Amino acid sequence: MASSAAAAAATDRIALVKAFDETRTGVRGLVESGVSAVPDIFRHPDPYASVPLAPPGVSIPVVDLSLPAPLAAEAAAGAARDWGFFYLVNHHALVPSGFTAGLLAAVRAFNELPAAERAAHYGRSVDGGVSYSSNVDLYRSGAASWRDTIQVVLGPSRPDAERIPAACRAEVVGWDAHATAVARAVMALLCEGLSLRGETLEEASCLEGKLMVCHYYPVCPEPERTMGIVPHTDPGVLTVLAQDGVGGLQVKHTNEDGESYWVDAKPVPGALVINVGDLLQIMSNDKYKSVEHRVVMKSHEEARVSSAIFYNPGKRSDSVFYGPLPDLISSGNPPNYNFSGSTQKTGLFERGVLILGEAAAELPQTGP
Ligand SMILES: O=C(O)CCC(=O)C(=O)O
Ligand SMILES: [Fe+2]
Repeated sequence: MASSAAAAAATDRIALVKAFDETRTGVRGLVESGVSAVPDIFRHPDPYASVPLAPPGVSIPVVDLSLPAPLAAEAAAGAARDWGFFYLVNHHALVPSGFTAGLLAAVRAFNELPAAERAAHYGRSVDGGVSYSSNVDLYRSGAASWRDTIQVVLGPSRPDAERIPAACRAEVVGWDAHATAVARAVMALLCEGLSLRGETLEEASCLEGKLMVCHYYPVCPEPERTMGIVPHTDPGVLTVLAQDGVGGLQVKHTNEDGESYWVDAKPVPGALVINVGDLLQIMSNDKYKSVEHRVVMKSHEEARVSSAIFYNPGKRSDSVFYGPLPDLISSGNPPNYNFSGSTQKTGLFERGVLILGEAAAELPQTGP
């Protein structure tokens, strides 16, 4: 009896998810239709219960790109080791002033187009390199999240620009160039922080596999009942993220006493947010940490916009493996990961990060 009730509930849920998807207008469409409560399919069981918030005064480290390279490398390596996240400031030489604000405004403009215009772009397939949909994992996750997303595969090859919605096309193409310059600089610092040649990660093709996501988190009538993005780590090498001024991104940090809490990645004007992905944790043989993060719904009043590029290796085939970088390994520093499929760090392996070839298809996914 109980199991047939559960089966009926699952069938109902699938029907509700499908009906939502078929509106082709995303969560923003729900808000436009005037919902005053979070619909059941978006409700998460007590989404905020698991870990406490950080005490006052705890904040994510800042790396100043205008510092002399050895100092910037030391700061980036320390932040990647202790936090897996940092703000990057003073990157004007790589990103023109006002560029990220323009990008985020363009993404907002697309998401705030009339419903019929957005619906014309709506779809889950990324075969053409571009998609716009709500919740990339809508049919796989137990509870949907309060966000809509444009995805653009930027590398190894970029789609025909015409496929990118016109409202944000120029900005997306520009961001590819600027964010990649930032990723190149940060990867060099992170290599130098491990006493490796600055080009090591770039030569391992880590700037070539690129997926861009542009998230729109609509205003939410009951922010405490749902999530923007559930806790996850990013699977790739490095993420470069621009966020607007609304806030909601949180990073899980474990302090020296082993206490974990969520730290707000508060919007810092002009700063980018950089984070280490699972594959960089593996390649650095755990010197750098890939940490959990999430987005909580903060605002009843303003939609939040963010845009990230995930950097992954571009060279992939059944014979290519990415593991701890050989120069980091010695008899005194054995690899924490091996290539046989058995490892102490099964969590990362289960995500299919290390074994390329077929499993590599999992790499450029966002979120959990
Ligand atoms: O929107 C954000 O700030 C975070 C997005 C994120 O973590 C992701 O797309 O993996
Ligand atoms: Fe993420």
